[in-house]
Amino acid sequence: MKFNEYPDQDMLAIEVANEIAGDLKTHLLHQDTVSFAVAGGTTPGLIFDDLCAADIDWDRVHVMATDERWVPQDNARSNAAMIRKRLLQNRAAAAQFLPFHVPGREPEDVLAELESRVVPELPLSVLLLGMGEDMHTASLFPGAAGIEAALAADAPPLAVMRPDSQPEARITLTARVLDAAIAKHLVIFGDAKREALEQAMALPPENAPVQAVLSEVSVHWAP
Ligand SMILES: O=C(O)[C@H](O)[C@@H](O)[C@H](O)[C@H](O)COP(=O)(O)O
Repeated sequence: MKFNEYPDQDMLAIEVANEIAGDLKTHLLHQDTVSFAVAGGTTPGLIFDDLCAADIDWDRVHVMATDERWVPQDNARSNAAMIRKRLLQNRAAAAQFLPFHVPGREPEDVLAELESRVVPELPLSVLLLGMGEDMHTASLFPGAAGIEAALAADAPPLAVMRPDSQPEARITLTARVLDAAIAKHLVIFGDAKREALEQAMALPPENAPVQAVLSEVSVHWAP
């Protein structure tokens, strides 16, 4: 793990957006299309605001969320809505986006269909993760029903999680898919998350799921 510290969130956003644009460019030199999985939540917004202006072949970039809350895209909690609003703007509007939520359906019913769209994108070329203070990443929540299976080395690419702590069901890329990404970035803000990440190293992954995706990751931290 490489730990990068920045004086503030704006500086972090500029640097991480630059690094990710570089990662995407490098992969585009060798592949016709590249896959880019991005966290939802609030953390990536500032990075997306910078990244969406990057001068790269966005029409060859396939974007997906690392995880989705099972709500329609007009709901304020939709990760797809946030990604469309903050990342798929400016030059990045040319990117192709794979939404996970299917209106009117239960996540279990569309899992196989979604997996058939995700598998051709693997391994992920570039991954941007966030983390909660409870040490969840993507929608791999500590103690959630099915977490062991979602952390297993032979897990399917996607899993449905229904964490007690969350208001809705989630669909998430599983740990082995996240961990196998070629360029990996984890962004955390604030002392509480920094301490949580330090603690996560000493805990079993089912109690600290972020631990399962940390191999060769670049961690980016700002207060
Ligand atoms: O949909 C989600 O909630 C995420 O993808 C999740 O894993 C997120 O990255 C963390 O919960 C951090 O969330 P914040 O960035 O909002 O602190």
